[in-house]
Amino acid sequence: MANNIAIAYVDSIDVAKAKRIAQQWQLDYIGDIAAAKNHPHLQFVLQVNLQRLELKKLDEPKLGAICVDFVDGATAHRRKFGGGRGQDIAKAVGLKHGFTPHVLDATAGLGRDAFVLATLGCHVTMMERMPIVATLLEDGLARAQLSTDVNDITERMQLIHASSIADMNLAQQPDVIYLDPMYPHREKSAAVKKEMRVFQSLVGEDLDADHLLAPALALAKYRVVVKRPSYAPPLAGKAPSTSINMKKNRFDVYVNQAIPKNN
Ligand SMILES: C[S@@+](CC[C@H](N)C(=O)[O-])C[C@H]1O[C@@H](n2cnc3c(N)ncnc32)[C@H](O)[C@@H]1O
Repeated sequence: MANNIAIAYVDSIDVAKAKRIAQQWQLDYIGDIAAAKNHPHLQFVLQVNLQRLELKKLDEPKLGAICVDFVDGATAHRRKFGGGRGQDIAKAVGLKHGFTPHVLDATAGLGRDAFVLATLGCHVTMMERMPIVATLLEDGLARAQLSTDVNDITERMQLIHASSIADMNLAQQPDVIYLDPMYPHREKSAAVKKEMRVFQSLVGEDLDADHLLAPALALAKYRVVVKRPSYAPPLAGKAPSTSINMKKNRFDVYVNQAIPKNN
């Protein structure tokens, strides 16, 4: 087994589900979670139980597990108290009364930003290239579909497992493309939330991120929005049309054409 990630079940009742997911996503399967100790090269294990999928970093168990939870997680809190159409991400994608864009989130990650946009009424196509992250997202979406609190929101979210550098045009032409690639983090590790530390060590740094901008500009009808840490240069060194600055991050907005006023 060459990969540093594998799938394991928690209880014997979860075996069939674990095997099915391993096959679907072509991930290594090690059986019982206790078997992880027999595979010293493994860094991460995706635990399957009947309720959910959780990703653990084996050498840092205290960091806890990553799970996509649109019903009760941090995203749910932001849905209730996040500031609606006045929040910066809404302004960045051009959400105005009467215009609710179809957004392609071409670097979907754990789907948090996508969920915020869907909460505001946008249809969001999410593209994610890492199988393990796409697996977590699909699991989060499937559980959300069972919740009457959020299923009207997640119905507007669709997942495509692909690299958006190579295959961005698998998605129908969106009004807006949203990019949030991983960027090297300067913050001391203690300041970064435990869950994010697991995610960062899983995904790495998206070193090819500059190659996202040209296909995005070629495909987006109205605009491309790039989320960057405040200290980072613009993506691909290309100056944006405008930026929205926040405390630690900013949104760089590249305008292809103005959103019609009466849209
Ligand atoms: C910083 S995370 C995005 C977080 C996301 N905005 C959220 O709210 O959860 C970046 C994600 O983009 C994915 N990614 C980077 N480049 C990609 C590409 N070319 N195609 C598809 N996914 C990509 C990475 O695998 C990672 O999961």
